[in-house]
Amino acid sequence: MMTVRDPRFPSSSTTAIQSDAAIKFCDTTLRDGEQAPGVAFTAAEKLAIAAALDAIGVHQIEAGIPAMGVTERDVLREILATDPHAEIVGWCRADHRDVEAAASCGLVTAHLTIPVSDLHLKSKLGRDRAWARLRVRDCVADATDRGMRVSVGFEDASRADDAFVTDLAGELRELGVTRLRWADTVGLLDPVSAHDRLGRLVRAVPGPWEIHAHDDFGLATANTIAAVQAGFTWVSTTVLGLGERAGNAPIEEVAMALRHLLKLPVDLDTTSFRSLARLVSRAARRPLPAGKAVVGESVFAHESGIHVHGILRHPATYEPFDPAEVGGRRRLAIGKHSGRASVRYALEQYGLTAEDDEIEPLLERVRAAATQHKRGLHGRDFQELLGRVEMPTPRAEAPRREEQV
Ligand SMILES: CC(=O)SCCNC(=O)CCNC(=O)[C@H](O)C(C)(C)COP(=O)(O)OP(=O)(O)OC[C@H]1O[C@@H](n2cnc3c(N)ncnc32)[C@H](O)[C@@H]1OP(=O)(O)O
Ligand SMILES: O=C(O)CCC(=O)C(=O)O
Repeated sequence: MMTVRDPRFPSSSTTAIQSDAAIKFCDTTLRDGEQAPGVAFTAAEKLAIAAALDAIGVHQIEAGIPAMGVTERDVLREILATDPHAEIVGWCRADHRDVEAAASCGLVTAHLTIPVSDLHLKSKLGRDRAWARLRVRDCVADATDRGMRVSVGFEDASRADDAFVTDLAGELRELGVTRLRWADTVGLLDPVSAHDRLGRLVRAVPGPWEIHAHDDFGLATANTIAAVQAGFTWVSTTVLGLGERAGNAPIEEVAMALRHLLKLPVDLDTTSFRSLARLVSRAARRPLPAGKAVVGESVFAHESGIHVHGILRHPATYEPFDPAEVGGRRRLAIGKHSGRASVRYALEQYGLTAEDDEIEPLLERVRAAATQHKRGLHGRDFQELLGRVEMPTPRAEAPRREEQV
């Protein structure tokens, strides 16, 4: 593996845009993220993740569930004591005990959730829409009377009656609710209907609206982007998409898609995305897949001959943005799919040049070795192959260091 740097991509420091119009992030790695089965952060891990999210400039951190008990409340207090720039939020049911628990940790912001689909209201809670309306209004009043800022989440909104959600949203806005969260709780939304339905909602009840998308059909990022296109100004995300079942919309995917696909300002320090991903992956005891979009180890690695040939001429041919923008680096791999340009480039790293007819036999050996090892070649593998073929004469200049795959 070798690193290629190219000045044709702007550095991330010049692309971070500060703007009032930037989409706001409410990161829920410490709440929905930790709800992923088997994930249990220690207090130290929660503090470290909160600090890292704060450092990248996340606007709100949904840091836990006060109703879970003393330990959770203690951690929430500790996070608040670090005096973060981000607003720290406690997730609550529409239940006075939850509001009390949130207030008792010194939280000034509470997020209250009310299920809005008939399925959830009837089958889960044995209740109806009228109950939901009264209950959430009552709890909002409780929290605001305590001087708290309140946002409300509509659980299972994607399976709810849009007319009911619209009416309830209008009422809650009049009660002073700061933001409304529309939750696709079981990930049933698709981007086209999301754009249609959520656009109508925003036109009926002005925001701020937040989208909370789940990834059961692999559409959480797409649906989040569609919601923003429809006029939502807040996104609910988690690092690596960690969360219930298939997870949530990953912060790293949403941020980069907003910036590069929608050309919207994103005022997060995206250069820390890779280190943030590693931190959460370790704390969650979940390996970070090599091909994970934006932050995976191999997402800026190129092996295929045609791609390396292109990248060497202009990195944008096969990269959507500069890897440095997310704390990554470009790497060229030598492997089964390498072509002459790759091998020629690799040889150059050792101060060697070669004609095509000299490269062909080497390429054959590269393919055989990669197939045998079932991986790309490390620097030492390549050097070993060089030793076994009749190699061209070294050039005068000193060899450059090669990085390993
Ligand atoms: C879609 C989501 O992600 S929602 C968030 C889900 N997150 C979690 O559940 C993680 C943390 N949860 C917990 O620690 C516990 O479930 C607690 C502390 C919240 C509640 O624990 P328990 O009192 O033992 O209740 P249990 O978990 O068995 O059942 C949930 C209770 O919440 C009630 N409930 C569920 N959602 C809501 C809501 N939005 N508003 C009001 N009450 C609700 C249910 O009716 C049930 O109450 P009941 O036992 O009086 O019928
Ligand atoms: O805050 C909310 O209402 C969303 C709760 C949630 O995590 C979900 O519905 O998936």
